[in-house]
Amino acid sequence: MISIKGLSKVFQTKDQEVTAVDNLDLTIEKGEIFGVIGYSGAGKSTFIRLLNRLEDPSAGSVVIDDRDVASLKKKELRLARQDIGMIFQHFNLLWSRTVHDNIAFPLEVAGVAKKERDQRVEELIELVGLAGRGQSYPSQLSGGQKQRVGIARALANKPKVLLCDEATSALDPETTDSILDLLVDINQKLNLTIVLITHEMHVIRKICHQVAVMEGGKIVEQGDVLDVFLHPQKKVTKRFVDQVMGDPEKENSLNLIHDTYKSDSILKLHFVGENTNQALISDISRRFNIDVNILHGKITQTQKGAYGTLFVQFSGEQSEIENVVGYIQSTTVEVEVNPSA
Ligand SMILES: Nc1ncnc2c1ncn2[C@@H]1O[C@H](COP(=O)(O)OP(=O)(O)OP(=O)(O)O)[C@@H](O)[C@H]1O
Repeated sequence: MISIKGLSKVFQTKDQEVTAVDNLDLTIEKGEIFGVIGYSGAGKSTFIRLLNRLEDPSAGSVVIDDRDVASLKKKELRLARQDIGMIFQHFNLLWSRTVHDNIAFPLEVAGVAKKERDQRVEELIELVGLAGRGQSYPSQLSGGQKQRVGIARALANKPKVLLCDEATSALDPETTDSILDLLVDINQKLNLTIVLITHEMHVIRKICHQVAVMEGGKIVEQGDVLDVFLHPQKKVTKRFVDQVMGDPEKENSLNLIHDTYKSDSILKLHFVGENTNQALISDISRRFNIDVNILHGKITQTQKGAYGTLFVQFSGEQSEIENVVGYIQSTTVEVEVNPSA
């Protein structure tokens, strides 16, 4: 669906060159919700703006549905942009137009006749949950409602891709969740490909199927959201995972566990998907002659299922503990014995 090859963007400022996006290769499948996460300055905004040519690339190609956006002429680009909707952190609504007229705007630009336009706007207002608010002005709406208008407007021309530029960063946590739910709903109903950029791992965890981590203009880690949560490779990724998983793996917390339970075996269990419940623990305490004590843990939900880490302490004969470890290894739960900090 989207194929990005060798994509770079170098900004030339008065006294230096800044490589904001550095030789990216990426494939995004149709119907996927693909998240790009990174800290400020990582190059996320530049990356997403390259996808609809709000920025011209310095090198490389962005092929969306067999069309290289990077090499389109002005007129072709205007047409191609109808296939690529975008929503923004600060909504970018037209303040002197009503909700209805904001949503109608891209249809007017595309030359859609009034009757058809009005009908489409009504459908969109319904889709984003703003029924009855068509004649309101943006200033009369909450932040979440404004973003719903932004989403409806972005969908007006039935795009194939929706780009979301920090779309929930200006919203409170509850409103953020309702907008994320709406994006999932739209993704499922319309099979729409969504590419979003964010600095919040919560957004990635809640709605994305795939994630790429950006640092210094490059993608330093990428994969299925659950895999990245489970096995973050890079320091920057671990910090993002910690944002939503708390700190069970942080040095202090692990050292404390080790100091407190010096003589016992500490096991770190990774649960994924269906196994994310504690049936295993009760199973073990029934089968083996050991005492089990749950020390610390957290389970969370992602679009691809649940994921969690649990620290448990086993006391008993060494040989029996080895039997337990062997037993856990025969299941799909991953186990680490006396994990190091
Ligand atoms: N128009 C520009 N001219 C010069 N440098 C720029 C320009 N736009 C971005 N940059 C630089 O490119 C780098 C990446 O910026 P970008 O805004 O893409 O990062 P980001 O990850 O989106 O960060 P933020 O969330 O803070 O916007 C930064 O060093 C930034 O200063």
